[in-house]
Amino acid sequence: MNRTHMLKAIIHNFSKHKSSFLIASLLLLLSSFFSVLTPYFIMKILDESIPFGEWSSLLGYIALAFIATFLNNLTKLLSDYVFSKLARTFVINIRSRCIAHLQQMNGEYYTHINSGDMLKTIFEDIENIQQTATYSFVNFAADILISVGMLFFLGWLQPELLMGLLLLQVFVFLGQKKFNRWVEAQSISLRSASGELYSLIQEVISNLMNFVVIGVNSLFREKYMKLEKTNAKQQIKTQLVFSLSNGFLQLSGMIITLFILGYGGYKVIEGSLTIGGLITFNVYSQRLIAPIMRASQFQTRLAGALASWQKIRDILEAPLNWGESDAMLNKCSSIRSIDFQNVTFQYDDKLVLSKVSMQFESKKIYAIVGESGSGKSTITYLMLKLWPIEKGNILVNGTSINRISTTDLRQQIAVVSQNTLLFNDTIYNNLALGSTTITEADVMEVLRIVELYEFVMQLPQQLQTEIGEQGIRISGGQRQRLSIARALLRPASVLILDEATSMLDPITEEKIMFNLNQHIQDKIVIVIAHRLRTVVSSHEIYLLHEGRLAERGNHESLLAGKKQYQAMFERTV
Ligand SMILES: Nc1ncnc2c1ncn2[C@@H]1O[C@H](COP(=O)(O)OP(=O)(O)OP(=O)(O)O)[C@@H](O)[C@H]1O
Repeated sequence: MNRTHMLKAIIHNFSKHKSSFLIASLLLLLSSFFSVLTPYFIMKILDESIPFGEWSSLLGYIALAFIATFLNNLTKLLSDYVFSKLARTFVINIRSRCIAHLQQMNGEYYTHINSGDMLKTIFEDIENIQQTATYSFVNFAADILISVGMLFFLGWLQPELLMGLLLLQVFVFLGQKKFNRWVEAQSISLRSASGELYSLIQEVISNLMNFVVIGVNSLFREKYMKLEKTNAKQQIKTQLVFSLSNGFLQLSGMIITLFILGYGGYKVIEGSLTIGGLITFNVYSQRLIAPIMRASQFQTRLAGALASWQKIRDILEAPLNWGESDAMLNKCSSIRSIDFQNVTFQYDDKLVLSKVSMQFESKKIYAIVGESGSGKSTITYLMLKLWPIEKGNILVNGTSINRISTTDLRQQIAVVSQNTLLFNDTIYNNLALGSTTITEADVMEVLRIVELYEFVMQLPQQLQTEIGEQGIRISGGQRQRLSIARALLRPASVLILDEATSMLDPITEEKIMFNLNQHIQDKIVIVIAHRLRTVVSSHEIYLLHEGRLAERGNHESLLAGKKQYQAMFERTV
């Protein structure tokens, strides 16, 4: 079932490049055909030219052998070229489909993925399938064709010798099959062990300095050594199984050659086979062994490819958000309003929001405040369709969020979260993220809004300054400001700042909030903050308490209410 599914998907992928695929396959078949001609000409030289002193036929067969070898190489070269182009197209296509699918998933999925394993799938498994899809399938077909042709030829040369050879081959094939199953089981265990190790190392490498600063190196070492040992055990086992399998192949190859020389020699002495015939029989039988061995190894390859395919399917077929593809949902090119109507939500069995109603409209700044764990960030996640709501509804431009394309929604909402995400690149590239429409003037403008303009201008390389991995070469506050600047450059209609200014001094924070006020244009701006000084200028403030909306209003009215907000304000300012 899985095999059929994989074949269908591969055929579907190549259907757009049918002609290239056919040309490459044809070239490979031709190359295999030319490769088997040479021994035939050698037999002719040994049996017909040399014994009878035929100079002209000797030269003729040498010329033919040369032409066959030349054409064999030429057609192989051309087929390799077309196949490698097809292979790259295949990899890019599947890889980008995986990435696009991953971007539409939900929070449950993101919080449970094993990123190391996933990276392995996106890089190694896709390459593995590609190898099987391009070379192995066609080589397999060519091998079968060539083997059949050679069998006829060998039967014509010496039928009894051929019968003996085939009998031996059957034993080899059955033995190899057993090894294949062993190799397959071993590869799956190795994959899982190396996936876990990869994941851990990836986590450490991307947070090297943090590991040192926080001092969790020894903890990591213990975990690392344990995984490394399991992985090493699996690697050694796999290597052993591979070596045993190869040893078996070599041994059986040698037994077959000795059989041909022994029984074929007897036939030569008896006079029913020529010396040229025996040499050619031996050469062809080697060539016959190779395709049969490859055909049996093809099973192993196919098994490996199937394991890889299952991993890719796990990504491509992971149920989409709300189980619906974006193509079936409404497009959304800008968000003008978001309306939470009695929204109740829980993670697993932990109730986080209870009957929360909030409204957000464009051209206004809103604030969500409340103690830690009261559900503020969760509001953002629900807007991004990361989790489905239990009860109530969220309307976006008057339409239920469930009916709106997840991709469009996520494009329209720019979130600057507590965890900054910066890349090991220049300031400019971190802001523009490859966009060709963003100009240097745009970048300068947002740098002014986030109060980073002077800082960047006094750097020797200004916008071209490299900031290191995750922005390690700049301060925490500067990282936050760069993240805000990047969000401002995005053509999104909602900007959410979730504790995005928490590392700034109160004066810079106040300046940035003032600048933002001047530049909100048509956006909905939502500020989530603990320091209430950050939110005093908001048009509307929502105060969450234990998952319920406890208070709402602007700063002045909430202060005048003399309830929780006023107490919080006095505590934090
Ligand atoms: N993925 C998750 N799975 C299970 N529980 C979660 C998950 N994310 C958050 N929670 C829980 O939901 C509650 C609300 O979390 P949320 O992040 O929305 O709070 P918050 O008000 O933004 O907190 P803070 O101010 O500390 O950032 C917390 O008790 C938290 O432990």
